[in-house]
Amino acid sequence: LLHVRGLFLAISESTGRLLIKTMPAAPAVSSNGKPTEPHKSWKKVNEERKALKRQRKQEKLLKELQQAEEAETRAELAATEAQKKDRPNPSTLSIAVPGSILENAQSAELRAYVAGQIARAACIFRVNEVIVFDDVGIATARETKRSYEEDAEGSGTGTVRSSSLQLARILQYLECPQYLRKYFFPLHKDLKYSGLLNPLDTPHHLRQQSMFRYREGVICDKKAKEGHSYANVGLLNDVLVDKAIEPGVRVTVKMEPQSETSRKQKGTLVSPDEPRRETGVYWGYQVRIAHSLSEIFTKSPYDSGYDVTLGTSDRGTNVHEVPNRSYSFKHMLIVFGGLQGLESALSNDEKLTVDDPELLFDHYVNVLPRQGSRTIRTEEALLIALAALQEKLQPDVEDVETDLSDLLPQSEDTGISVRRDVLVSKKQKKRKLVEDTVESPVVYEPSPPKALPKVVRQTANPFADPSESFEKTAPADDDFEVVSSTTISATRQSSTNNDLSRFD
Ligand SMILES: C[S@@+](CC[C@H](N)C(=O)[O-])C[C@H]1O[C@@H](n2cnc3c(N)ncnc32)[C@H](O)[C@@H]1O
Repeated sequence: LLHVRGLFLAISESTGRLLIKTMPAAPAVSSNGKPTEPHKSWKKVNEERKALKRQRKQEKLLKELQQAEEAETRAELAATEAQKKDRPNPSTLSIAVPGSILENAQSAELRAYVAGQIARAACIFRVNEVIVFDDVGIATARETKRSYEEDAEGSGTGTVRSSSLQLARILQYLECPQYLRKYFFPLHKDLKYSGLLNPLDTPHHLRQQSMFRYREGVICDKKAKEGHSYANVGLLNDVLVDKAIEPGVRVTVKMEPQSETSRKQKGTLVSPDEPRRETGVYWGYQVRIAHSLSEIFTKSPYDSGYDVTLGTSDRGTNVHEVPNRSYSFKHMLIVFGGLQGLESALSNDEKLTVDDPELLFDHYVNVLPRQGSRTIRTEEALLIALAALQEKLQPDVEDVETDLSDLLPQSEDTGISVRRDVLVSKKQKKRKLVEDTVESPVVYEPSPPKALPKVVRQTANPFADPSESFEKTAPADDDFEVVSSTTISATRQSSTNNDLSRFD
């Protein structure tokens, strides 16, 4: 048995081989006299080995657990994505209003105001489609019908009552986000007073600083890489989108989270239904013109048409007798009459043979049984009816509920800036200007969509009169201009008399 530097060297009795063992714990001293690591006992060594093994086993288990969790999250994400793709569009609400109600207004300003009231009511009650219909039929020379649809050669194929066209045009103008209006609405006399109208303040009218994952935009005439195009979505810089689309088309863009490596903002084109379907946000209404009462029903944009139709009249059933949530629907249609009511609209329709309007609808309702005025005007009836019917409606597919309060401007943030600016100091104004010009990052969306766009909503203003096509920059008519709320006082001051008919 030899003791060499802390090791026992021994010859095995049985095998004759040299055995080396560490010396049992004994303080070791180095050659320079300083103490070195103490020698460990076998027990300690084994304990340490076991601890190390345990630690490795734990680490392995942790890793496996982590991998399992990651796989589970991936599967969950895939499942929600698949679910999203299958998610049906929520039920829709359509209203039909006769264009002739504008003819009853006393001045051009009042005509525009009535149109604004229809637009406001539609948005307040989250209406998805507004149908402007002709309840008169044959037009006199004064209410000359104008052509509005284009055929392949670009010439007009149809005619429409002037008042219907104006109502449809103002409804579309107000629904369009402000930053896009100049692209879709060349100056036109129908829109002369639209600048005075109350704004709709809908969630899709986003400010530059608003952060929301969807934005309405227009394809720009700007070169982009293969298979892509640029869209103006109301931000400081145009957004690169994932499809090559011709300039001037209105699109709905899903914004990608801002990349840390690139300053370029990117987005995906999606169907205009997607913002509402995925987030529950109200995303404005579509406008359609119907040439008669019957066309309201026959030209529905929904494949299955309207499954529940409701006519409104003071001769209808008392709304208070209708049980709550009893009108269950996928695509609901509510029709309003004009000055002479729906009876007159029916008698002016050449295609419909029934003589009682009640027979045209699933329900025929009086929305204010104890009215205090002999007659309720259509624009008033709209608000009353939509409010009274709220509790009676039961959409088959309800909107998803998401808390959007942090992402969308709230009521205190919706005023017209001109007025509010008057109240702030020059210094505040300057600061606001700097803030407003800083492009905001887009809210991070963990699961980028794969959904392809159902393509575009419209190529241009479908109600544009081909005979009145103008250069983008040139006014429609030298005599007319869009009067904005900031210029009206000047307009008024410059007028020498109060004769409003000069605007006609
Ligand atoms: C000037 S009113 C027409 C008056 C007509 N007596 C009637 O109600 O049929 C214009 C439209 O407002 C709506 N309206 C007016 N009063 C209503 C009421 N009490 N209930 C439901 N709708 C009403 C109807 O759509 C009507 O066609």
